[in-house]
Amino acid sequence: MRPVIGVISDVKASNGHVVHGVTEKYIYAVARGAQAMPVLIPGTISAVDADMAPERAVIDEIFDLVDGIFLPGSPSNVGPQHYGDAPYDPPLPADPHRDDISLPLIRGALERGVPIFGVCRGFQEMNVALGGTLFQKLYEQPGRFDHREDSTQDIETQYGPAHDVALEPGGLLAGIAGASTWRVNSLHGQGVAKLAPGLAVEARAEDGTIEAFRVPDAPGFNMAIQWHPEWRFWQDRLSTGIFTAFGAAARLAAERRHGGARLKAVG
Ligand SMILES: N[C@@H](CCC(=O)NCCCC(=O)O)C(=O)O
Repeated sequence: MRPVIGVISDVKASNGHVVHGVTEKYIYAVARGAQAMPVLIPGTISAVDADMAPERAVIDEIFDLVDGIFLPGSPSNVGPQHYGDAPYDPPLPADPHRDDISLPLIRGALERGVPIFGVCRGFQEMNVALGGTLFQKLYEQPGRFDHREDSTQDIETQYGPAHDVALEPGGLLAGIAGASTWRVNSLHGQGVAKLAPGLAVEARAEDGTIEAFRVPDAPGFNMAIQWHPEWRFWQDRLSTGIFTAFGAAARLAAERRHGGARLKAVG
């Protein structure tokens, strides 16, 4: 039996309905890259009670079911009220029903030593959940590059290699890559402004933008990455290595959760 990895859903309107879901590339990377069973975790229910925040009990119930948490990217942004800011440009897309679940879930996973991996919006959520802040428009910051994709290009070009990152010497990513720099893709308008206390930078772009971090003092595997390692992960050694490490940590967590009895190697 594979370890179970909870994948946080986006909550968005579609054809008059509210949909909780996630892009397939993330589910595939968890299933094939991490060799885990992906299970979608919905956001809070928007149609019934727009103000419903998850009770502690809901978060605890999720941890009864999963061996890891994956936070995918999304076109939506973390609500600036969560880092003490006002909306700079109100039309920027938000997803308060995802924030309601993801932010307490991040803190819960790190406290409990449950493996956790955040990508793009997930990276930004991890920083905010732990007390950091974001630039709402990174591309307006002096000296920063525009890290957004060119949406007039085809999807392969949008997710193609965009810039180098310097991997922190002695860091987990540098160890997996066996290299000091890596070429990555880039599809984000926001970025880390203040890094939350206790986080260690794992990678940085040439303009100084933080591209990856870890919580070194948290008990379990954790990683947050601003680029998109889920995209064609099997074609990139670092991306493959990250999902493999995440899956291995989830497997150990599953053994703990089941008392070591139920897990067999996945062939
Ligand atoms: N909205 C935030 C986060 C960017 C992000 O997660 N982009 C991915 C979008 C699509 C995908 O899931 O591949 C920002 O703009 O910084």
